[in-house]
Amino acid sequence: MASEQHDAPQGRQEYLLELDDVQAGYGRAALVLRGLTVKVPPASVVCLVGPNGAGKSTVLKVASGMLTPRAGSVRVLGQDVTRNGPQDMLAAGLSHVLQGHSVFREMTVGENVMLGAYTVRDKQFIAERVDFVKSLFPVVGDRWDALAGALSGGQQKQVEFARSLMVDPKVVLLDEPSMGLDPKATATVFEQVVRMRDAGLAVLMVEQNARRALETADLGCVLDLGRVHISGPAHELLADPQLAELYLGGRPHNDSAKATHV
Ligand SMILES: Nc1ncnc2c1ncn2[C@@H]1O[C@H](COP(=O)(O)OP(=O)(O)OP(=O)(O)O)[C@@H](O)[C@H]1O
Repeated sequence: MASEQHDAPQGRQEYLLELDDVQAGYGRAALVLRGLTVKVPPASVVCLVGPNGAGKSTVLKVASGMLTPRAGSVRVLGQDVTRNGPQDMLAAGLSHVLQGHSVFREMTVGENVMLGAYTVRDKQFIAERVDFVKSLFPVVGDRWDALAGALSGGQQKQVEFARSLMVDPKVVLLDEPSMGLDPKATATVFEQVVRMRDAGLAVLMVEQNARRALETADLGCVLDLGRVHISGPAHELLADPQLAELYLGGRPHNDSAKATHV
């Protein structure tokens, strides 16, 4: 069971992000999420896949405080944050890398990254975070003084990742990180997602590129009609013939494993 303490040792928490039986929608319209439960352990990548309109981005909006659920709960590092707004989520330990490209092209890479620390006053802390993101994303250190607009799309996405890590979050939400990128840049971006995971972060990722994302993720959740339809280890989802047929655009090469249909 997760601890109630935000600052409890990370190792004691089974999940860093928990959405439990969440119901959510927009205005007076019908519910989009209809009792959705997703849990993200430390040092893991959980990927949400599913058809258009299933509610994947809505899950991230609820998790990041952009949309308040009508029922259910959201916990970050064991702390109930169900009613938090986006700024409070950052303080609770969660950051959100939005869909699309958000670097300021006329600013340097370093200036873009430092925007992620604009609320922080502790210079020592900032210096340590700069060292950390430079070690995690070498291109950020190598091109620190270059204009961000001179970087490729995949490199710019890494600048966005670095900026999101400046406040030392424990949970990172990634909304379509490969959007608009060619296959080579996509591969690089997914490699960096794995590096974030290996640094201990809990990553919840939404991707259209479902097969490629599941190859990167530890766990996968297939959403349909606002609920988790199927969940399990990502490699099992990839090998599930029924899932491949329905959601991944074709049968897998190896169909020996079976995911859990819930
Ligand atoms: N701001 C909004 N206002 C009203 N309805 C919305 C809003 N955003 C999303 N929706 C609706 O909520 C439903 C789920 O949308 P969502 O973007 O979460 O799905 P998705 O699984 O991420 O889809 P896609 O793969 O197409 O991005 C859709 O019917 C969509 O039209």
